[in-house]
Amino acid sequence: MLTISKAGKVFNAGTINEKVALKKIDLHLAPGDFVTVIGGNGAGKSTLMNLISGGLLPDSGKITIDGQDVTRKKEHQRASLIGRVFQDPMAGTAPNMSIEENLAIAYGRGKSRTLSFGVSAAKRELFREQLKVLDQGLENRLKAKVGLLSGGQRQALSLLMATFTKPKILLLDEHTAALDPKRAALIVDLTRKIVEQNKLTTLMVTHNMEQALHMGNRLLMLHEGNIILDIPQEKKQQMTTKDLLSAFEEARGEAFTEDRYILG
Ligand SMILES: Nc1ncnc2c1ncn2[C@@H]1O[C@H](COP(=O)(O)OP(=O)(O)OP(=O)(O)O)[C@@H](O)[C@H]1O
Repeated sequence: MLTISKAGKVFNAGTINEKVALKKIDLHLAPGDFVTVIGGNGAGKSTLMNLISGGLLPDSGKITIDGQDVTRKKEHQRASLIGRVFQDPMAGTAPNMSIEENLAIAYGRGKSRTLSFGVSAAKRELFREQLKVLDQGLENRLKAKVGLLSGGQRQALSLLMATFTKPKILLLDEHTAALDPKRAALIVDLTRKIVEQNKLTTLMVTHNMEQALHMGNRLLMLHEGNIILDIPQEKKQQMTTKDLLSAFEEARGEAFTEDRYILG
């Protein structure tokens, strides 16, 4: 479903500020794979997500999604293939528009060039059905402005909007990190449910080791622009966070000291 071959990204190449954000990495995700991604500050996680979404184009290598070569396609040209939820609950939705207007935009994604905020009775019924899945009572608040929702409700809505048209790849960018533990747990459950129901191929960046171990069927660890660990389901299932820290130390020969992971 997703194949990345020798894709690399260097910022400020040839200057004193040159930074190799991603070395020439290879990654293949089969349809339905749910891969969690961890790594310390500056490891290359956002760069990887941005190369897949088209927010950044690679300097080298090739990226294909569902058999289509998207390597040189800009973000809007591959938007219909990708759903994305960001850390900031404000990022995925339009606050001054109603819930149903936001959903109408998500529904129209990749379908037509014209943006129609109009909501027919049939669409409204579809939106109600989908919103019920979130279990937040939003199906009764279709005309409420999204800016009035809580952070957790906005993330739930963002998740629904990102997956409404069953994207080929779902990118989750620390999407529970800004929420309190109770709301984060709700979004985790909802993520599992939506990904499973729609059999979505998913890449989820998290700084929470428990989440990384207990969600999905594969775990990647990035370090200095490389994938240094690629742990399959069978092995991941039996690991504790302590085992994961040890695996990192073994792979790198140095301790993993970032508090947000260890305490996270
Ligand atoms: N636009 C940019 N210009 C220059 N350097 C950049 C740019 N974006 C990222 N970098 C650098 O590339 C490296 C990888 O950054 P990236 O944001 O992918 O890491 P990350 O794993 O997402 O880290 P974090 O968890 O801290 O967000 C870092 O050293 C970062 O400073």
